[in-house]
Amino acid sequence: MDKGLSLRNVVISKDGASLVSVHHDIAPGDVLTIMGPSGVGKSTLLAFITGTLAPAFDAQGTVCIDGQDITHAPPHRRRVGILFQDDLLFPHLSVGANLAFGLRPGGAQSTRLEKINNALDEIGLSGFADRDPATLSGGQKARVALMRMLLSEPCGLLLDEPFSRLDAALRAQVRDMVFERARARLLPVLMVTHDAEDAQAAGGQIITLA
Ligand SMILES: Nc1ncnc2c1ncn2[C@@H]1O[C@H](COP(=O)(O)OP(=O)(O)OP(=O)(O)O)[C@@H](O)[C@H]1O
Repeated sequence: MDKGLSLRNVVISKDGASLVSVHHDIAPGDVLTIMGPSGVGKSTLLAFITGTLAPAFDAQGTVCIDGQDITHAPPHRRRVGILFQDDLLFPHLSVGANLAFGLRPGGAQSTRLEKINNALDEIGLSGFADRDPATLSGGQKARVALMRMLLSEPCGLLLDEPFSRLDAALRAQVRDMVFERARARLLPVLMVTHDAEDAQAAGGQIITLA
């Protein structure tokens, strides 16, 4: 497969014992959900994909994105976006400055501002560029974090329990927005979750690690 995210014969071990074993292709716009009990290696698999695996682990296999083998690429060259359960907006920067962090370097200042304003329009937060993140609701922060990640123009999206801190109503709203935006950009998505409803809403294949 040329496009999408491919995990080929991936085996991650620790202290000589195999922890995670995955062989799977995620097509552009599709979601693969990974479930499984605490400590089974879900976050470790995401770390392998982002290139941030701790030295305690030994990994075999390859990860390809958009047809490129990125197994040994440095993390900043992988073009993989990740969203965590904590939205991690920089509290000392405005919403606009937070979004600017997502932008790839270069380009005229006016173009950069236009991209930030378009991003805010896309998530229904027009005019929020100068706001302090502390004055946003949980759902608004989650949307800004999503757009900051998308502004980096990733080729694939990883979600590590991204909705678990949101209450039920907000959770469904933010979740729908993340999946919609990913589908619209034809991004392959790999989501780790403990939540059966999140897995169901993703609509794709589910793998349970044991
Ligand atoms: N940096 C590290 N060095 C050594 N061992 C680690 C490290 N990080 C995690 N582990 C161990 O590796 C195993 C897998 O951890 P991991 O965080 O991937 O689990 P998980 O499935 O994501 O769990 P959870 O659902 O609780 O987040 C666990 O036994 C954990 O203790």
